[in-house]
Amino acid sequence: MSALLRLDAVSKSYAHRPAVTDVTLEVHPGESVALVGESGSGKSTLARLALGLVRPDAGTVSFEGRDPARLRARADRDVRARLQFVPQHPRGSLNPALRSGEAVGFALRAHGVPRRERADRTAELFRRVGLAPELARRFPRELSGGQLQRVAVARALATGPALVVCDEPTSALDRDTRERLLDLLTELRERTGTAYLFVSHDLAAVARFAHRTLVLRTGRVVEQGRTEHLWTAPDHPYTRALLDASGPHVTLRATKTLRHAAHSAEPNDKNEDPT
Ligand SMILES: Nc1ncnc2c1ncn2[C@@H]1O[C@H](COP(=O)(O)OP(=O)(O)OP(=O)(O)O)[C@@H](O)[C@H]1O
Repeated sequence: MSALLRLDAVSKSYAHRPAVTDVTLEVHPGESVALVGESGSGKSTLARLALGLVRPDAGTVSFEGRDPARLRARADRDVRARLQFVPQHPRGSLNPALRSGEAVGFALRAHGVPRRERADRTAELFRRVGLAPELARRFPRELSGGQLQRVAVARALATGPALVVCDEPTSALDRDTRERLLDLLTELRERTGTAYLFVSHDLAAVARFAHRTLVLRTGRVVEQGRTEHLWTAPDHPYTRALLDASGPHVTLRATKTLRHAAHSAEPNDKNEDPT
């Protein structure tokens, strides 16, 4: 199966300080790949490179065989719709003048959903991310961080994406909401083949959600492999230190989750509309 997303030997510096150095990664249809590492290890920079929001100084990035930084606003609208982003700070990415339901409606319109269907589809997306329908009438400033994060997820899922780049998608959520969101993303992956590049400090969420994990340290990959292997038998001392820093509950829970996951579906290459 060919890769949906491929970063090949990418490097990126800011003001001559390397943020990412010589990283190669692939995400295949239906696959979840996590990026973990301490703050400043280059996870968000890789996410932004994958989306074409920043350009690499060296190496190449391709999504469905195209350079995402070169996609044109109109002509490549369909490709853009298949590559979606759930940012770390959604408040900054949502238009403050649009009600949250309108933000999702705009994404549906861009996806060619007729006007008469948009309200129902928006309500359905709100329901699926666990937001009360009346919140669709609120402006971003009237929503909490967790609610905004779920609006950002609803908007990303509206276009039936092939790949969603999620930067800390669960960071502002309480435990129950986080579990529900991960269930939704998993269900979508299994039903439609949506793939994820998943940046997270939350190693329990990574253990539950990611097929493969790359461990980053100061912009370089120190270890990568199947999450199950990394979590139960890490080779690199840095990976062990990250796991230890997350506390024994993460490893215990991860091991249980992974045992369960080992019996569930592997990535597939179906690609239906999620809504
Ligand atoms: N726009 C920028 N300008 C200058 N330096 C930057 C910029 N973005 C990131 N950096 C630097 O690049 C390095 C990697 O940052 P990055 O945000 O990719 O790490 P991260 O692992 O996502 O961190 P966090 O977990 O805190 O979000 C850091 O040293 C950071 O200070």
